[in-house]
Amino acid sequence: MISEAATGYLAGPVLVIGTGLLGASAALGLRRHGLDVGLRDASPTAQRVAVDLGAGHVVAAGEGFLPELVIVATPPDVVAPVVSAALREFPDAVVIDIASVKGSVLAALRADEMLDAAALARYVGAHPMAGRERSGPVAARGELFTAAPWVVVPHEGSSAHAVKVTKAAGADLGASVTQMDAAAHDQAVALISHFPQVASSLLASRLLNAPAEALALAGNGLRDTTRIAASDPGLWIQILSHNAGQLLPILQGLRGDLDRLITTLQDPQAPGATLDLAQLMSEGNQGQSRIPGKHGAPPQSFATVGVIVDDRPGQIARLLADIGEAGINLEDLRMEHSAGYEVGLIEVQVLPGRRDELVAALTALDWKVVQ
Ligand SMILES: NC(=O)C1=CN([C@@H]2O[C@H](COP(=O)(O)OP(=O)(O)OC[C@H]3O[C@@H](n4cnc5c(N)ncnc54)[C@H](O)[C@@H]3O)[C@@H](O)[C@H]2O)C=CC1
Ligand SMILES: O=C(O)C(=O)Cc1ccc(O)cc1
Repeated sequence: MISEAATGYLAGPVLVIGTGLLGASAALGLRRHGLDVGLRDASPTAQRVAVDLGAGHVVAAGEGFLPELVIVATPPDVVAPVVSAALREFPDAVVIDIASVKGSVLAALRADEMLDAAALARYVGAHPMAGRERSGPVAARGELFTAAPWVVVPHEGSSAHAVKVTKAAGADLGASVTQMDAAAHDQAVALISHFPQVASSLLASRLLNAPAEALALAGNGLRDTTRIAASDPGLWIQILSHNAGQLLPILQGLRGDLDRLITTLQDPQAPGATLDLAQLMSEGNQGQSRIPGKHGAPPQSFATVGVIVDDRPGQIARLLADIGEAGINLEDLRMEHSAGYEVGLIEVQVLPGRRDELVAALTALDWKVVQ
């Protein structure tokens, strides 16, 4: 059922091929604009779940469905043949894929003898920088793309119309539309997405034989750095192998840094060793501070206020309501709770100019504020 019909940029209909996490999320997001959304998946189960979620209706081949846009949301290995088939099945449609890698898909399409320049002109790559650790349509959310980057990746032969439709899809999904070529895109995501995934998986794999007593001490440091290690291995094997060329220099750089750290720690009292460690930690500080905040805001532009809450139902809702009633906009929020404790720490982020006001308002309401 469509809960809220609003006019968007696309006219529709739209066909989504691959109704897993990303495809079903895109379909749900576009249905909100009242668009006619068709669905197709190689897995009848994934297709049925997406239909049951209200993401659209099944479109079989040869049904006479005439999409304005086809969104291919299959795993990277099969994206190019599925895009190629869609360009041929729907000769008037713009066809985009939303795979995490762009160069390998474009190279395969360019090498495809069944596609001429006119067909290729209707293809544009796209990449929403939004996802979850879970896969499949059950995890889909219509809001998944809200405020997330939607990278439009045209090739030299993409038509202006195809680029416009690709941008319109991102805008209708509430994303922040930006444009890059395939090489720049793949290099960027190797650093900001694929490398963190590898680092997180390598880190978490070190825990395999960790004693339970050690794991029981885990706090947010370990949780933060291993969150994405829970991602779908089947998908990531494909992403990493499709972008290996861009990832390798980054991993080689990491190996150099690791070798240096190991040498330093072998004799931490040696002349220069402490300075070396200080440099390494400080370079980490500097790199981390370069990550932009919410909506691309400058990094670290918010002030943090910590509040201790009892581990009882309704406490967080009450805190948020009190912040709202104080008339202060919450920019971000995170929770820290360690096993075995009956309190948690909520860190709320607000504009620096509102910090003192928030501390005063919460203290007056008997909240335990940590300065
Ligand atoms: N999971 C994530 O966080 C993100 C994933 N992506 C990209 O989105 C794409 C889809 O990823 P997810 O939705 O996470 O995977 P998923 O595993 O949840 O969904 C993929 C769906 O494609 C279907 N499929 C496989 N081969 C097909 C074929 N030949 N024809 C039709 N359907 C086929 C599968 O049955 C499955 O339902 C991938 O290319 C991935 O790189 C992009 C951004 C984030
Ligand atoms: O969970 C996260 O932090 C992500 O960054 C998810 C994600 C995974 C794969 C992509 O291609 C894009 C985004």
